[in-house]
Amino acid sequence: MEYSEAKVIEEQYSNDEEIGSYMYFFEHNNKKWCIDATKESPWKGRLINHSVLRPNLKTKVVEIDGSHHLILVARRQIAQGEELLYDYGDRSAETIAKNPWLVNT
Ligand SMILES: C[S@@+](CC[C@H](N)C(=O)[O-])C[C@H]1O[C@@H](n2cnc3c(N)ncnc32)[C@H](O)[C@@H]1O
Repeated sequence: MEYSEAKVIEEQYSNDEEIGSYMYFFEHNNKKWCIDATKESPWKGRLINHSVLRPNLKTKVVEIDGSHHLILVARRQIAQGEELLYDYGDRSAETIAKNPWLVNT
């Protein structure tokens, strides 16, 4: 979804302590976008945790048939049974204050 729409929804989520951070913000072609994976779905990507210190995946935007998609790519060889982790990327002071694990895991 577009950034402006996502920021409104993010604000609504922030009023509910039961809702975690399942929104991923990214840029593509100089425009800001967001994937909101908050609602339960069959997509497994929404279950992957964050790490800035030891991520083994990274996000990448790919164009398929004229539309863009966010995919996760291995940064290195990943052993069977190893937890998949990527950097959620959010470094805003407000988000870090609520989710200190963004900078220390
Ligand atoms: C996209 S979900 C990841 C899947 C989630 N752990 C689950 O079981 O549904 C993001 C949420 O997982 C938790 N999370 C992800 N990475 C974390 C980390 N490194 N340390 C603590 N909590 C984390 C936070 O509650 C965050 O809001």
